[in-house]
Amino acid sequence: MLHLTTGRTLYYGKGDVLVYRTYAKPLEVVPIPESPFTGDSNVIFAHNMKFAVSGVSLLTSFTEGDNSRVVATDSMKNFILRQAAHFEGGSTEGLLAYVAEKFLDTYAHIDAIELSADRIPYQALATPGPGGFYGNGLVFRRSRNEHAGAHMEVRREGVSAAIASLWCTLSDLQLIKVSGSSFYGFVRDEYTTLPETKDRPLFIFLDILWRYEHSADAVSPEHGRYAAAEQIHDIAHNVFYEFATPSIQYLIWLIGQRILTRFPQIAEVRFESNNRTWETVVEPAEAGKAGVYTEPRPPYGFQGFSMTRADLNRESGING
Ligand SMILES: O=c1[nH]c(=O)c2[nH]c(=O)[nH]c2[nH]1
Repeated sequence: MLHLTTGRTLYYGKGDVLVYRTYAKPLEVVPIPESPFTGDSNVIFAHNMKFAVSGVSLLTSFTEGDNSRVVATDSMKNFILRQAAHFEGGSTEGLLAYVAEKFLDTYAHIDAIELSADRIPYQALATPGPGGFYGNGLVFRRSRNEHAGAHMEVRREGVSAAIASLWCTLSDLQLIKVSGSSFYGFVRDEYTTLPETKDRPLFIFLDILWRYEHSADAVSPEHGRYAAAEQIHDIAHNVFYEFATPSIQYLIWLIGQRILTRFPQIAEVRFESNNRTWETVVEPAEAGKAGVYTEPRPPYGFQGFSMTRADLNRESGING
């Protein structure tokens, strides 16, 4: 949230700015063992953006109705759309930094900008070619699966703009592992009705957020230190596959360990998870046999956890 130096909250802006840029610079990333992802053609580089500005000179627009320094939010929307045409990079984080810096250059009375973008995912479709199927680069399918995003705060510092914070996001990942998850050993008292289970079809909704040691690695993927959201979600599903887990709490710890191991450039990872484990109607006779389940009823459980690189050197345990 944007504050003035006095501590007062002050901002205004525009949300749901839909920016459908075509033929952005292709993204290339260093592959990791958990993921076949090597990059994105960025033929469709589409985002839903949110943009808010702040500055001491805007105070009188609130306190006196003085519009003389108010850049209309409609103009902000136009600014974002026009600048998207000039953007020469290939990452969401780069787009945010570019638009924010251009805005600060253009409007000298604006002190800070908070902006975010949710990538709108489009999947390349394959058509037959010599010896196989290939993305044709023209027809895409709008994906309703998880999506990447970024949230950035940019502040004027002297004559230039500085990124004050940057969080990269993977939102709405929904993963189910049909067998190999347990939940037992929890507190049993007069309030407990949940049976212990040695094997449950664990369905989780998961948001993952990560912060780089140096934001420049996200803004400029050509440094070769970009961690793509596709790689993050591939790590999540690989770890889910690899381990029999006693809880969602421990599962996200393991996913965080792997993310921090694969990407030394990432300083911190955060998780917000939601338990959507199917309700058992007909218990399978044994793992791998037929069972019948239905949608769980609300309310739903959730977990939140953050991890830094210091957690890599620590065994999981109760200390810290
Ligand atoms: O992985 C889980 N963690 C919990 O804390 C919890 N609580 C619950 O009822 N089911 C689960 N599952």
